[in-house]
Amino acid sequence: MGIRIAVLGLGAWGQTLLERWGQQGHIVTGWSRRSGSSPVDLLANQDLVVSAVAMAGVQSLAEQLAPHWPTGLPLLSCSKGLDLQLLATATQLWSNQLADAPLLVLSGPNLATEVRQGLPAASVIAAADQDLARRFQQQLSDTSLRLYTNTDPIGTEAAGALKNVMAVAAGISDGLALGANAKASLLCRGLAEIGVVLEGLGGATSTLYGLAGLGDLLATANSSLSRNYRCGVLLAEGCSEQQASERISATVEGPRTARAALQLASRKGWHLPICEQVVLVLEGHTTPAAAVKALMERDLRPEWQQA
Ligand SMILES: NC(=O)C1=CN([C@@H]2O[C@H](COP(=O)(O)OP(=O)(O)OC[C@H]3O[C@@H](n4cnc5c(N)ncnc54)[C@H](O)[C@@H]3O)[C@@H](O)[C@H]2O)C=CC1
Ligand SMILES: O=C(CO)COP(=O)(O)O
Repeated sequence: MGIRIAVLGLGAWGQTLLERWGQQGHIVTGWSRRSGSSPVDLLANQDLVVSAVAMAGVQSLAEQLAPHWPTGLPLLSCSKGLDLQLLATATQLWSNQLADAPLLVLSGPNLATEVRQGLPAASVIAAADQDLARRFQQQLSDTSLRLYTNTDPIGTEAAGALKNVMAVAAGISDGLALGANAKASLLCRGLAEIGVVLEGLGGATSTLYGLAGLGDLLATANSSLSRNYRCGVLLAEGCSEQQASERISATVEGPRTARAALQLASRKGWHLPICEQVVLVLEGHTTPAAAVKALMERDLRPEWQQA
């Protein structure tokens, strides 16, 4: 039986989800900031609100909607990143504004172009309340988008945010033609670095090795459909961050997330060497080749002590 779903943000991902869930027989409505209407108008008589706006738009949208949020209406957040001002994930921003709303996260290896073509994919629907996650798993899964539940929304979000930084780094590696060994080494050390943030924010280690962690890292860091990966390739070709962003001309969350992660790291004493080099490259303080050299010349250490 269909449910009523409002999708906020009709970019590549929001539009894909709206179409998919519409085809499943749900009653879907969408809002985009270009529509000229107010998102508040969509809140009445819904079973689920889905936020698929870029991270940069989450805080203002949450503030705008909070005074009008119907009691008990669940929100499913799809934004992958860390807010650069508040150094927080999307559901941390939402929960500050909507203290009582049931919150869920959708994240996994889900390049919108492939999902839109109906190619098979899996993803994670995460909520602290397992029954809530199960309910929407049943309602939103279909034979080409298979949803798994987990009870670690913060770990799921941390993984989805940080893999974008590693995708930028992977694009740099491929753009410099460093080969398969370099790429595999980078992704493994990148996974360990994602784990530092994920565990530091209170997420579960198992999430790191699941769809939202390793799964999304593999998809994003190996596909030219990924905007973050393409950003890395362009940086390796000599583009500045601004030039890369203009060439891609769509949301690229990795650069802001890398900067936010470094600010968090300096407060919390984390070591994030790949994030650090990505930011140095983005800001033009080092070259992609020098960043690789700096990573290779770090002090030698055990594999699993600290990233
Ligand atoms: N494209 C993909 O394959 C996937 C994207 N995501 C995540 O979904 C989110 C949206 O990504 P896409 O739809 O791909 O990006 P997009 O660039 O195609 O669209 C971004 C959407 O966010 C809205 N937006 C941007 N800034 C805003 C602001 N300040 N206020 C209100 N709305 C604003 C835009 O109007 C647009 O609707 C991102 O966090 C992304 O990481 C998640 C899974 C897959
Ligand atoms: O999150 C994504 C796939 O899971 C999309 O990645 P990009 O934002 O790099 O395009």
